[in-house]
Amino acid sequence: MMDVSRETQARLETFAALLIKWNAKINLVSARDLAQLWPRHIEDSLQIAPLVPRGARVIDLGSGGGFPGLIVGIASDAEMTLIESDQRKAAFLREAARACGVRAQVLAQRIEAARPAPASFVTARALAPLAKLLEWTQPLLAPGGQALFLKGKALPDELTDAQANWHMSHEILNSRTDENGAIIKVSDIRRVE
Ligand SMILES: C[S@@+](CC[C@H](N)C(=O)[O-])C[C@H]1O[C@@H](n2cnc3c(N)ncnc32)[C@H](O)[C@@H]1O
Repeated sequence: MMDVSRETQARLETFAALLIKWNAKINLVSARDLAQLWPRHIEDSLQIAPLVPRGARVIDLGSGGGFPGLIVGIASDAEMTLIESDQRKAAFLREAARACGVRAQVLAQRIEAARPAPASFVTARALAPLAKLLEWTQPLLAPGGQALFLKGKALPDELTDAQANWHMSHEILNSRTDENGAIIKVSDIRRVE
């Protein structure tokens, strides 16, 4: 488990308890994954927190049950915009943000239609191939901003595909929670002319 303060740990436990309660009614994580909630979802998402300066503005795309968006909101005290088109999941995100003291605006909209003010960071996990993430992210990143995506073993192929249409600077970090996983940091995203 990553080192977190006692206060952060308590807020993460509040989040986990609420997610387990809501998961009985709406499918936030699969029943099989629920037993793995801490390693598979919470600790996986926590890896993003040290990459985001405290108090930064972050847009999380397709937040689902709050991964990584709410976890980053808790651990980095970031000001979050969570975009999630499923109305019931969006209701959970609002309730969990309130219960965990996260400053969050939840947009219950499709990413394509949402128009939040651009932010210094955009995050996403388990949402779409890299090329699609870049298309969604580019208009939402403030100048000099950075995207942080949690990715699986298809990342090398996704990167090759994306580079056909996008210029970018990138750095890949190994995941500490998933031996096939990686975090890709992307900046200077420009469409190939
Ligand atoms: C596979 S889930 C992953 C959720 C979470 N990021 C995680 O890692 O557990 C993808 C989520 O993105 C949402 N989603 C998919 N396409 C979207 C879109 N175009 N706009 C907004 N939300 C979208 C879905 O409703 C779903 O909750």
